[in-house]
Amino acid sequence: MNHQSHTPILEVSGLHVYYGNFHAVNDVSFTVNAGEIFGFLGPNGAGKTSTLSAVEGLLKPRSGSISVAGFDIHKQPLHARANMGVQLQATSFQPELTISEIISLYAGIYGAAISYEQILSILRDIKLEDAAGKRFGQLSGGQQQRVSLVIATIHDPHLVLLDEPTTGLDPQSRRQLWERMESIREKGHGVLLTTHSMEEAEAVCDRIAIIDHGRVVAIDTPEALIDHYRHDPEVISVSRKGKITLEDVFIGLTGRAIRS
Ligand SMILES: Nc1ncnc2c1ncn2[C@@H]1O[C@H](COP(=O)(O)OP(=O)(O)OP(=O)(O)O)[C@@H](O)[C@H]1O
Repeated sequence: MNHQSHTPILEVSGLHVYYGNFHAVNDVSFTVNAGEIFGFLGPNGAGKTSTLSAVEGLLKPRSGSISVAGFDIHKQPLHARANMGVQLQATSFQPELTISEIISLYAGIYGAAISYEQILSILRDIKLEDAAGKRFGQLSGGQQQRVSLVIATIHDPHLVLLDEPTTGLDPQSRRQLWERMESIREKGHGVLLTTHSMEEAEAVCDRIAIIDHGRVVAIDTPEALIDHYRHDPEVISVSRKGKITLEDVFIGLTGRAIRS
């Protein structure tokens, strides 16, 4: 089912990020629409996390504009952030707090006060009902990912940002996470995720952007990208089984060289 409404939830335009003299993000523009899962793909060091950090307001771009649900991130930062959910890395959570304390803390930060019963019901939803009293560090990697996604979406944001959310997950946990992303999409909200998995991009992303050396080199649906580049000699030369895949297109566009 197509839930896209072409209402932009995130608009990034002409974004430039520098670290000193190093130009990490070079004129990046893209839009994530309501009801869309948008994949951000690129080799190591391409500029994906830097772009996400600028959207999150964690780093100041040299130039360019970013708006979330129509709110400019610099002119109306509180409104923009209230409409955004960010999946934090495991290291961001206070190790001495229990899972229920962490959920309650972040619900409070996002202005979405919830009762202990609601916390238990949330944990039941993600099959972690026994974890309420455990500390974050006592959970497995996959369980931590589930908790951090719950926290990112606790205030029901219009835009959810996920930086490599499925790295290291087993197939069951990865499927569950895909389903949670799809249920965010069904609500008409937008998801921006970075991933190195072409399989994941093909399975869940409505559109993807391929970024390399700080620049967007292609934006389209995975199917349209494969179709568009299937006769490209570079892409054909890297294909492995006679059938062109998204990974062939990705390597054809970004090159075979491993990044430093
Ligand atoms: N704080 C920093 N100071 C200096 N350079 C940085 C900093 N953060 C990132 N960079 C550089 O900017 C470039 C883009 O990094 P970024 O983390 O955005 O890439 P990425 O696409 O997310 O990579 P990966 O797939 O490896 O996570 C890289 O060359 C990186 O070394």
